[in-house]
Amino acid sequence: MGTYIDFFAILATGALLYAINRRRKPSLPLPPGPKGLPLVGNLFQVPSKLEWMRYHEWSAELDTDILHVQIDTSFRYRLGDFWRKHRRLAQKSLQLTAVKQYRPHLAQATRKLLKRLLDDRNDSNLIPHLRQLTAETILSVAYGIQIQQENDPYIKISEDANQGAIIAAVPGRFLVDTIPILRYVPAWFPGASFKRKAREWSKMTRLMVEVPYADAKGRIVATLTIAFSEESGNSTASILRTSLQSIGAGGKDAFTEDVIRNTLAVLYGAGSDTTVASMTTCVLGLLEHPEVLKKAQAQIDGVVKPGHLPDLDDEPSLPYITAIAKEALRWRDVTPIAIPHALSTDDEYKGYRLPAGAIVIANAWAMLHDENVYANPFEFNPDRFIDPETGKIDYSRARDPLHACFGFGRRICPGRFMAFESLWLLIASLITAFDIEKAKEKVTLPSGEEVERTVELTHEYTAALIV
Ligand code: HEM
Repeated sequence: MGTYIDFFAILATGALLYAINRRRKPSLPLPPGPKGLPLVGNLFQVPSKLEWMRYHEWSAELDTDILHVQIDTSFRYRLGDFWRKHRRLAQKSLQLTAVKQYRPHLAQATRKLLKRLLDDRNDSNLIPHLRQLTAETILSVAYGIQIQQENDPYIKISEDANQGAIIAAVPGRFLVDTIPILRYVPAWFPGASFKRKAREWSKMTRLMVEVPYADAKGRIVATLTIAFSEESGNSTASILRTSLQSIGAGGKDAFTEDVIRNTLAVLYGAGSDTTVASMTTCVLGLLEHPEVLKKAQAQIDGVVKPGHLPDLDDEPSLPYITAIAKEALRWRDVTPIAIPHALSTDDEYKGYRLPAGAIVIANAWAMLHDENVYANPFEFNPDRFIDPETGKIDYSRARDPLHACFGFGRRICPGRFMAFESLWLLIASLITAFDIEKAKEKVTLPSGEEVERTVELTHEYTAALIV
């Protein structure tokens, strides 16, 4: 049986959940929370889906911005020095100034996407194209690898490993999650499929960590060349190249190859689904709001020369595109409760005790849908960020969603600058080259007459792109 852990949530502005350890500071009370049952606490009151909404309701009922929820869990994970180095490498390699050197990679991948869409105009399923775009961007930034437009082996390796990780990460998926002693049964034992699967997934993860790294390193070392390949005309700058150069130069900030290899492998898993989700959300918003699309296209027409595509240097002149990207990140935020963190020392908030070891969850969803900050928060409305007088971005009207959509504190998403630039460039390019409309389908009426009608949106929505 796991330890009983008390969780807290800050909800009016966010949410915090954390676990109590034994060293209590008796002087201060714990934050308020919903009444639970003996032994199981609030375990059965927290839904397994959309739990951030429940936290938000409790917060409103108890009129508090910090909430304490008691849940039984045995899950704990400590971030040691080894992992800290990975985080430092990711943050350093993807900071704003570093990301600027990868803009040619983003532009190249986005232009290839436009070409694929043009070649394949009857295919209304945008999502596989967006997956290809983000895979291409991340693999080229991480390793300098130029991937194939179809059936790329590096994407396959990364996707296989990712799928295994996603399945394994769902708590309670396997019986061993509930009965830990099962981990000692042999792999051939009936019911021990988790062991065979774990072996398979661990092999896939090893491939993902080792194969792109070894291939790209081999190429970098073989060419011993500068950061620009004349042959392809594309920048070959990559995080791997910079990191290896730093080892070669014997810099005191150099990371070991182990750390470099693991960090690069993590970027795909952390950055691909999240970026695709924000892009699809944005297309959904534009499908539902043709007036926003028209306004954005008008701004682009006034700034970008005919026959050209916008690039990231145009961002200051295209505030409405920025507003659309920010609204997409806010409207259907990809990570509503980000990743739980654990407190390493005792803390205090508004006179409440937050004990060391507590698990803290910030309710980003509540922050990004707070109607005191964002009027009509469930509406897709990029204009909320625009000053109507100047047409410029004005975050005093509605707070920049970046304060909550990429996590918090030292472990804030290191890929946030690249994610934002990828999203911005995708939207600007897509709406320069295409109109985006709901797909049409032919249906036969009971009278036998054949008519064309708009496909209404479901969660499996489709889009049609019109040149
Ligand atoms: C719209 C796209 C993205 C969203 C919404 C997003 C969101 C997040 C969030 C909420 C976290 C957890 C932060 C925390 O613990 O407080 C995170 C962590 C992380 N993200 Fe992102 N992310 C996105 C794109 C990316 C991209 C493109 C990359 C890299 C290429 C990336 C790499 C990472 C890594 C490595 C971590 C783990 C950081 C750590 O634990 O120290 N993310 N992301």
